[in-house]
Amino acid sequence: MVAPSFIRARRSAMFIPGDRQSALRKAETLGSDVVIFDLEDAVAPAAKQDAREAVRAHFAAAPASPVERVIRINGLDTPWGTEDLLAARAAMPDAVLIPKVESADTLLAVVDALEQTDAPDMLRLWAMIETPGGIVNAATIAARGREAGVPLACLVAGTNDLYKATGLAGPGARAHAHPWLMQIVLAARAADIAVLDGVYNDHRDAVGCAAECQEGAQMGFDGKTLIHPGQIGAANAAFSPGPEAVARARRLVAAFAEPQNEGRGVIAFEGAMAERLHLEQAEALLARAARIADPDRQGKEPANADESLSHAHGN
Ligand SMILES: CC(C)(COP(=O)(O)OP(=O)(O)OC[C@H]1O[C@@H](n2cnc3c(N)ncnc32)[C@H](O)[C@@H]1OP(=O)(O)O)[C@@H](O)C(=O)NCCC(=O)NCCSC(=O)C[C@H](O)C(=O)O
Ligand SMILES: [Mg+2]
Repeated sequence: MVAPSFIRARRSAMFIPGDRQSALRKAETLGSDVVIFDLEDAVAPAAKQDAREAVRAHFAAAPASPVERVIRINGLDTPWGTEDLLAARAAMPDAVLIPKVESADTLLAVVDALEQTDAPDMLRLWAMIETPGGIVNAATIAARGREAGVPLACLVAGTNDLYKATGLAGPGARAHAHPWLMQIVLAARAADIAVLDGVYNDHRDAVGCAAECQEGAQMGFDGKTLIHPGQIGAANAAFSPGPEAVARARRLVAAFAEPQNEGRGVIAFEGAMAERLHLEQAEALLARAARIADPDRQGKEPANADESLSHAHGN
């Protein structure tokens, strides 16, 4: 499958605490593909109401944005979740991010709650996978989340909560978590939805952040969640096809188009075997590069949710 050129890039998804009222507007201008307005863990209990109101006011004042906008609500099993969901429903972001999703039932509960509102048009949902139960059930969550009525578009790894819940600690924690992260990637790919890596907490460590962005790209994530504007450049670079990869993809497409290769399933290309699946990968990479180079395309989402979620890769 070749990636349609309208699929949004989600290389960088920056969290901003919802109660940082004065910074909300600026956050959308700093170069990340996605801004996630957080009502959950970045907001203290006493500030939940203010954060909800600040995000609501921000969306009312600026109904459109050049970036994809996501609101992370508190879980429906908390004292704030239902109010958050109603506020998000009114704001109409591109998606609502549900924290600590442990089973598809969590998503179905959100859908039920939305259906009880007087304007139940379905919002896209994103799901944080950040608990042991969420990892164990990731494939079912992603698969059932794509069934009719649950418009799940993206899984997001929550490494802080995952480390907390499992006891993983120390400098080697991420290496130990690799199998779990790959389970999230695999679950998303099997369901043909997007998947984002967890945050890098040390926002003053540019080298470490860049290395983790590169690693996330190699692991198959579409992008990385971020906590600070200083991390956006590293994520955008790591999750964009590089110039050498683009040049090679163009040569591969040209090679398959040569008359002597017409109809062939496999060719020798620059000393290695290239099959038609590699051609599709090269075409997907070129489509992604074109999309990133032309930010106007970011806004062109099709009406058909299935099309917009359709996915292909070619880093
Ligand atoms: C980490 C921070 C608390 C650091 O804040 P601060 O010390 O104020 O940063 P700076 O002084 O370097 O800020 C410089 C300017 O940049 C703006 N800024 C900072 N962070 C953001 C941001 N996230 N979005 C937009 N703008 C930002 C400042 O306002 C300064 O601007 P100016 O005054 O105009 O110069 C802080 O960065 C922060 O709060 N980050 C986000 C934290 C957050 O949202 N956490 C929740 C998500 S992480 C998570 O929970 C993932 C998952 O659930 C898991 O379990 O892992
Ligand atoms: Mg979390």
